[in-house]
Amino acid sequence: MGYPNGLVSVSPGKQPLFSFGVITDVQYADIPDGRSFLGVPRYYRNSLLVLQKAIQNWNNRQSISFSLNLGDIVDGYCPKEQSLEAVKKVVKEFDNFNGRVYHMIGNHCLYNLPRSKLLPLLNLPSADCAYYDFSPIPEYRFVVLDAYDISAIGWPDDHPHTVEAVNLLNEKNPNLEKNSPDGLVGLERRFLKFNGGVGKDQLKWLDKTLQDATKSNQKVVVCCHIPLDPGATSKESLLWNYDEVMDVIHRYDCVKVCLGGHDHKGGHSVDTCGVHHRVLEAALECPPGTNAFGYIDVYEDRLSLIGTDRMASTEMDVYVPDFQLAMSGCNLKLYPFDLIYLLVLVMMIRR
Ligand SMILES: Nc1ccn([C@@H]2O[C@H](COP(=O)(O)O)[C@@H](O)[C@H]2O)c(=O)n1
Ligand SMILES: O=P(O)(O)OC[C@H](O)CO
Repeated sequence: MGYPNGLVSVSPGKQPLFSFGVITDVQYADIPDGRSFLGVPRYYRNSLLVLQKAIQNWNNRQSISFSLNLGDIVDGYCPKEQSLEAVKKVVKEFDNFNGRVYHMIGNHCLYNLPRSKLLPLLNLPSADCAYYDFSPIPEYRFVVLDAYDISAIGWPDDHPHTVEAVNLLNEKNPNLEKNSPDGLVGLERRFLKFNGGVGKDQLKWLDKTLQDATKSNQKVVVCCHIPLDPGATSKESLLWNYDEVMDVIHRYDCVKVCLGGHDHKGGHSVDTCGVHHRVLEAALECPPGTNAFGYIDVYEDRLSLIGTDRMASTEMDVYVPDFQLAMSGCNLKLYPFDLIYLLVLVMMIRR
């Protein structure tokens, strides 16, 4: 079977367990085209057409059981008196999908509306909490993280999470303009105001959720607007405490794939524990006539992203040999075969 960008399915004929749609960084605004700070063109009105195309495509397939919006539905340049209507307009567009849409919040959503006004509009499982999990089938669980839990955007100015974020930014980023990475070196370049972090309570919840998933023998997909792996994104687009989140994830071996947005060019990496990180290409940066959306077919042994136009197709295997995990310092589970392998290795070394 051929895919739009030339990839070929490795096991034609095999039915997916389920399929879901993906899109990110729509960043709609009813304003003329513009550019990012670094000069990359942004098409604020066309992005809504990209979303409409995505929904049409998912609906036509009939096999897409739900969709993920990885965040940033409205752009920060949207005139503030239009913010509420713009958010409602994009959510209404998503509602044309014949299935459930799971939304995530992004920095641009929070430039437009405070959390107290934004969250109730997004049909989240709980109207006052932006992290949650769901199971489309008993064998799979999706964990949605709130990347702006600790953030200088969105909470009231005197909220403890704003205070924690401002203190961290002051400690880590000496620039007056806290969105500027000037002078920051290596991974420290992530300490920018347009990024955020996962707070202590959310980390505990993540740990408990992954423990539950492990007990239930579920495979897990973690979704977060801000990417979690330096290999899949630029240093300026990384979650502040990506390392703490990944430490929790690597404690278990149930997480197979992490999905993100935010870094508009997209990216893909496989970390030291075999977890795939796929940062999706932004709808906002599609010149008129092009698209960036996709759907993911979930099979027993892999997740297959079928992208359209600017969203690259990606094969993500979900099998990681236990011995490889042991060698990389990840969660260690020894099976009889691994023990024999280790025994032979020790005997060879002692010779
Ligand atoms: N190298 C950079 C990048 C960004 N900024 C600041 O961040 C703001 C948002 O950037 P966009 O890519 O979304 O346009 C931008 O307006 C700058 O204030 C920066 O200072 N240096
Ligand atoms: O959220 P934006 O549009 O400000 O973009 C953030 C950048 O991707 C970070 O490099």
